[in-house]
Amino acid sequence: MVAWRNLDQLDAFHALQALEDQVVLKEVMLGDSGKERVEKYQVPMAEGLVYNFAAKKVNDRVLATLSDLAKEAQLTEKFQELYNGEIINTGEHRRVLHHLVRGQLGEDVCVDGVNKRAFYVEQQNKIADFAKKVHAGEITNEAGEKFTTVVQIGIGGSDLGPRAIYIGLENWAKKTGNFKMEAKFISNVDPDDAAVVLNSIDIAHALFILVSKSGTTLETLTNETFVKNAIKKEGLDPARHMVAVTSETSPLAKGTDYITAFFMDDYIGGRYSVSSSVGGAILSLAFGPEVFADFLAGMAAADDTAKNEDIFQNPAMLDALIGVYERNILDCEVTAVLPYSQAMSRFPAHLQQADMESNGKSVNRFGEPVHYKTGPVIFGEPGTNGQHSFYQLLHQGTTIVPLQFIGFRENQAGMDDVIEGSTSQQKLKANVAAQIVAFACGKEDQDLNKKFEGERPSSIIVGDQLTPKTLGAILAHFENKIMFQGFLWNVNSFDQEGVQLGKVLAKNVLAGKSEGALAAYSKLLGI
Ligand SMILES: O=P(O)(O)OC[C@H]1O[C@](O)(CO)[C@@H](O)[C@@H]1O
Repeated sequence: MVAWRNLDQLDAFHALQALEDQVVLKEVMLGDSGKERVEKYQVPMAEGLVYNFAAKKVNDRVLATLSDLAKEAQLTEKFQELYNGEIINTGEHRRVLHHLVRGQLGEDVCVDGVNKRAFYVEQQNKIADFAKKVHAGEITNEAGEKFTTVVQIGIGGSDLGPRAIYIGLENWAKKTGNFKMEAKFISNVDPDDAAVVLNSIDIAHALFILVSKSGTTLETLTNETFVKNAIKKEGLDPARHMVAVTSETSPLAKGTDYITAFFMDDYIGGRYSVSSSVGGAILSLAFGPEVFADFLAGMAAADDTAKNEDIFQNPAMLDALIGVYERNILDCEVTAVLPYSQAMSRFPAHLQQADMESNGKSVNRFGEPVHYKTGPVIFGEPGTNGQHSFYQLLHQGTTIVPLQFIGFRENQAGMDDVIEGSTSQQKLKANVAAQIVAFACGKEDQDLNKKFEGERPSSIIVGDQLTPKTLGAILAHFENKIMFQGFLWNVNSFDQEGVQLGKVLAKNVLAGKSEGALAAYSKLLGI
């Protein structure tokens, strides 16, 4: 049995607080010691990726204490309990099974006589079969013509992950001959979101995927009707243009006006659902089921490394521990995710939900207040765009923001030119290397306005190229990092009560039941 204890009840945490090691990055990262540190402070990840943490404010003593903390917090045992199907989501009294969607890490998990791994694989096979039939023109619109576009209607976890992964692989798929159908996404209840998408597609040849795990989300159900009305206006039958992805227990599961339905279940949290039917349907239609299978294989490989007890063979655990060190010892409030890859432009937005909805908690898993900081604020943009936007504050502002860079040796599209002595990809890579050193080491100047203090910590994940497997491995790395941090903070990372209050108040407004400030704001907004 594992012991679920608060971070401040752990001896290793107090040992960490007592350490007087102040790693000065501009000392350790300059000259030969910097070279040695970059070579030494890195660990292999799945799919040939590397996690390099040389520019983090850690040394061997801090790392040894973090390793003690991992053991005392029983991170490996807790992960084991999770993938073996224990009720880890205490708030909703649910299992947490997103790892099982992409591979069998431990024991069989059976619920009400159903083997859950078999259920997830069955849904994957059903989606693969459907996608192949759509691509082959065996499933068509009412005129017997092929669907050319697929549009996902969903929000939060039913949008962000699938959208980030679609954008992440679109160019790779076009280059490698795996591009089957263009995908679009409607999420916001702002009518302009649906309107822009509907105006940009040929509705007669569009297949819509309605995605809602609960089947009750206001935005998604509103957009479903909005889209069905648009289909009807074209003189078409919505039931011939829409499939559903939902949990078997949701109201949508009983719906009859869909071509077919694919299922997930209550054990897959929305923000962890990209590997389930939620991402499976759109990604298999856009790129083919084999590409989706490769993406899952990359995730499974990363999950496998997350089982290692040794933090130097477990990059997700190490990343999580360093993040807790920065949050609870160095007192950093924010973390930026900075992929030097345009294809990862929506990845930080997905991680915002994954991380902040998971660990943005003030009570522990037993509902008791915690007396330490939990999840940081997450934001990010792809480099080098961010450099010309918010990096000023990162370099010279009064807030120290730990940074998580991601970079690749090769680009995806294969199209590149030598311009003034270097390719664009080389320029991109030179920029990320330069930024890490600039953030860490800074620069002296008599003019304080031009002085860079340095001491801004960062890590980098490096790979050869962004592919289905490496993207899967990177996503699973972050999912597992968030999970380990939740274990360390002793919070339930798998519920999200904090989103409820706003939903209830909005319903009251729409039902004409508001008073006081709510009524005044409603009037101001012309409701
Ligand atoms: O898939 P559903 O049930 O429509 O939920 C969408 C999103 O809404 C949330 O519950 C938060 O509002 C997320 O956790 C979830 O990803």
